[in-house]
Amino acid sequence: MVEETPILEFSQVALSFGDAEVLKKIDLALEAGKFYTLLGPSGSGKSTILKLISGQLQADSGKIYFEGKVINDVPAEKRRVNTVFQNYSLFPNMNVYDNVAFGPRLKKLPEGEIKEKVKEMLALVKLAGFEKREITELSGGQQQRVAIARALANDPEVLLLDEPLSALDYKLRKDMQQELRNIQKRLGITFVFVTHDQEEALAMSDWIFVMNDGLIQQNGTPEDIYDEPINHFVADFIGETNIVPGIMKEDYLVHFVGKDFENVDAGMRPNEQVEVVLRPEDLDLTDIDNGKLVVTIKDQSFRGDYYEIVAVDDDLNSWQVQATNPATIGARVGLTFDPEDIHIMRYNESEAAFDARLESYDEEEAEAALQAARDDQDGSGGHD
Ligand SMILES: Nc1ncnc2c1ncn2[C@@H]1O[C@H](COP(=O)(O)OP(=O)(O)OP(=O)(O)O)[C@@H](O)[C@H]1O
Repeated sequence: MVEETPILEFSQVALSFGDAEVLKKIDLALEAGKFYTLLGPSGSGKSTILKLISGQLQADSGKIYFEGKVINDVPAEKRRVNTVFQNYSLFPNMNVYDNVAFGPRLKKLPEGEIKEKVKEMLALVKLAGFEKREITELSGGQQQRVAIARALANDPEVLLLDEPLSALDYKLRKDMQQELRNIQKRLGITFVFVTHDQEEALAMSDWIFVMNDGLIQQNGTPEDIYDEPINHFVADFIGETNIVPGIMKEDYLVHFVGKDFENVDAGMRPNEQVEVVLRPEDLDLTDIDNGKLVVTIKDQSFRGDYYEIVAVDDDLNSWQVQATNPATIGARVGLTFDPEDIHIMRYNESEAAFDARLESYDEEEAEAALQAARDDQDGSGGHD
């Protein structure tokens, strides 16, 4: 993706706290002017990456480059990077003007220039005219806007945002997502945004790094990550999903839940063990005769614009389906999907407990392996 010198680059960057390896030889490259998101569960190492970029933490090994130059030893205050935190970190004893003017004053810019800068930044975050307000007189959302204005008043080349919207209510959060995106586009600087909310990451980013356990599991556009998750963790973390074990018998033919299905994937070894991902919104309920699988409706809940339905097939795999119409609990119906909605992931041995890869296809052996995999994955990834 990166063609010019990246604005930021990590090469084999590792960091441990005591025995805990928090980052395990991370490589990443960020292109200037894009909106990047680090997405992952709590403790996956996202904030640690931001702190390494800002200079709050030092790497144990590996190199960090800014515009092609190693910055491992450059002190935090010399880096053209600012951070916006979840808890705003504003100075409560100063008014809005003084908070935003703080950075420019440290740089000893002329007061006239500072005034212009503060005005421009407050307009950018839609707080024009709020200069004299005390921080304690602002709502949480307004405080977060001041925090963004204060960070941007330092003219950073990279703005780091550590879960900046987590404390806001749902509606405000949605609005701020759009506004942050607009601010980033308007200024054209690089944003590195941290969140554990996959919906937020998908909605805001040009490029997402999905993290787990100190490693980048996958990186790509929101569409890449959603449509082609690379492993079980990513598929499960990015939205509701159904994951069942399968065998890629040959190009464009996959076997799961005891049947063969045409699909659009090629390039695996014959009879390679895989995991099959089917998104709830890609599944439809139909008559038994028209279904690719027969399922029994177990549960349903209304979600505003769709019904979330849980159905179980005769092998007791549980299927989540998003449907526009309600279903009848206990009814036996058909489940259908298109070949292009079947997503195939290479089987990752570290993520489930069985190790027998099937080199040649044997119906009985394959079914036994699939059953073992179902038993192993019991309770995770869309299974009952
Ligand atoms: N100063 C520290 N000393 C010891 N362990 C730390 C320190 N800072 C972070 N950790 C540990 O490093 C791991 C990664 O932390 P980090 O804050 O980067 O995760 P995160 O993905 O940002 O999670 P969260 O969303 O909860 O902030 C965690 O297990 C955390 O407990």
